[in-house]
Amino acid sequence: MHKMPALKALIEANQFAYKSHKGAYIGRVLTEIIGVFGALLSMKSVEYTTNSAYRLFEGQAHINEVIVGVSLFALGSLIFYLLGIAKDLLDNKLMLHMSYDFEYALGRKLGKVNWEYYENHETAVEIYKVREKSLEQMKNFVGLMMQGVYFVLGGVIFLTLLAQINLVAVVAYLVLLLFMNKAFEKVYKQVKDAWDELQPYKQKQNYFFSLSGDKVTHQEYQFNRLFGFVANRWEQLYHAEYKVQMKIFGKYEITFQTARFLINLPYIAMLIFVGYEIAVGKHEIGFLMLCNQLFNYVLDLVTGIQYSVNDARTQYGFVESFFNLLKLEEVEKSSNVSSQDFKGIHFDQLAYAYPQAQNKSLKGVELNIKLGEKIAIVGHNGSGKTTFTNILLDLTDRFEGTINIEGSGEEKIPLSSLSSCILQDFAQYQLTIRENIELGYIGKKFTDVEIWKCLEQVGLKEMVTKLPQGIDTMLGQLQEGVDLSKGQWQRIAIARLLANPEAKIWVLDEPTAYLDPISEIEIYDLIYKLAGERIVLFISHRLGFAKRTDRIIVFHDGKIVEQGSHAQLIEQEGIYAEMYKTQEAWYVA
Ligand SMILES: Nc1ncnc2c1ncn2[C@@H]1O[C@H](COP(=O)(O)OP(=O)(O)OP(=O)(O)O)[C@@H](O)[C@H]1O
Repeated sequence: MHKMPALKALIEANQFAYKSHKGAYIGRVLTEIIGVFGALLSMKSVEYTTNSAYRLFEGQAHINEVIVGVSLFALGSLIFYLLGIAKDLLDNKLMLHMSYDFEYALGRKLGKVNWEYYENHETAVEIYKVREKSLEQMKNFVGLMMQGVYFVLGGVIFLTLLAQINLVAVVAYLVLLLFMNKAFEKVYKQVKDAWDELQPYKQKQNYFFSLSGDKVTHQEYQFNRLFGFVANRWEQLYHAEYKVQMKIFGKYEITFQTARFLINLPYIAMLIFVGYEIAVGKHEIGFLMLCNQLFNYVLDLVTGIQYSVNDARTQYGFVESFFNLLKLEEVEKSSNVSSQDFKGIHFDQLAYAYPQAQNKSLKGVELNIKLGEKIAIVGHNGSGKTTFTNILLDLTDRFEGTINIEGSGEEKIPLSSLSSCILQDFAQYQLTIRENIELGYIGKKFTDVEIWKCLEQVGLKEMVTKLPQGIDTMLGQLQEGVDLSKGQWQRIAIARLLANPEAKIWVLDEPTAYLDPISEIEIYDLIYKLAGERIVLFISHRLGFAKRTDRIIVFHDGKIVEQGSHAQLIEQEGIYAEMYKTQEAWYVA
């Protein structure tokens, strides 16, 4: 992935925040600017009050001067108090808007990126990092920018105040501060590297941790008494991480505390120097009070900025990951288009390798499919069936060879708009039954009658009728809903497929894996009946159904090695015949 410097990440995070809520962002900048003048008022009023009090003591001033000084100080404090409230309110508003935009942008991107990104390690790590800490770090970056505004404006104003002291001493003081900052940079770089070292431990730990809280893995976890094993792995990772953490913590704390200590030294030296200048009559006594406050501000500012910059330096990778993810290419799936003249597809020398794979998973697939054909795709595990259908479903265009769609005329019709599918790992949406079906044909408003018809077709009408809220019953556990058996969920997935009347190709990857044998035959019959002139591709290891298809295609090692009717392939005595006979023997013997 692309690497960006920390400063760029800082600017991008602030641009993001600014776009999220311009008013709140500008408001926050204004509070910093007003804050500088508030600090100036507070410092000057303390100086003025001390001088007036001293002169009053010597009988050279009137009490009113002291009252004015104290009032100005009170005004400065009031400004600070009100600014504090304004900062909190604006921060909250800005952060809420940022969080919304962050989640939206991330959700949109993760939903729209090419399927292949999920097939490689690099993206998986980026997604993990972004979910872990990006938003928090982006918010810190906004805080850092605000500190920066205060630092720059405050720097100019405070410097003019400092200029009243011996210039050589002031320059020496500032150079010392800058020098110390520079000296620690190297150590911070090491701290950042150590943080990076920590990430893989965290990711693996979270993975092991998540195994116990997941409905799908829980049963196996309990059944195989995995707690000891998982806890052991988790513990090993925890201890390894602990060591790295302690190393980081040690370095960080030592660096930070040393910096604080050293930065205090010039502060004390400067106060002594100002004391000397007052003693020789260069300034009035109030100037010492001003300097005390001034040095405190400068010190707070420098250490605060230093703290935030260190934090940003060590953690900006989280922000970087977010913006890297946003740059990933999106695939815009076209909405369903009706293609009356679609006649078939030709695959010519189709080859494909997964992003990180050394070998190709498809190696020159040649295939013609005519409208209306019902085809079974079979083959051993890992032979390339799913990879082929993923390409057919238009999930990637990064393949070799060509795919021609016959009958689409001048207009290039995307495959995705022609197809509908049920995948091996079909989705179980924690939504209502109605919504679960409607998602099969997004954009259409279904009538109750249409939903009931889909349910009737997949044999769920009776079951749903008994539910108190019928088709509006929530499924799953996210809300107080009804959970279904795997087979019932699969029937819902089939109903979703039926909801799209425009699809010309149905891809059914193990569509009946969870159905009982009688339901399985029923559902195949139903699919056959409803498919009409569509192309239907069945991918399944259960070969009974293959007999009834027009053509069987056998994949082996990324290639089509056999094709023909059931009878022809049995006669060929190849892979299909062997697979079929083995299955047959299992049932017959
Ligand atoms: N993300 C990936 N990265 C690298 N190789 C992959 C990836 N996913 C799958 N493969 C490889 O691609 C080949 C084809 O896999 P595919 O999933 O298409 O097989 P399949 O015929 O559908 O298998 P099954 O019957 O087990 O579902 C396999 O050798 C597999 O190891």
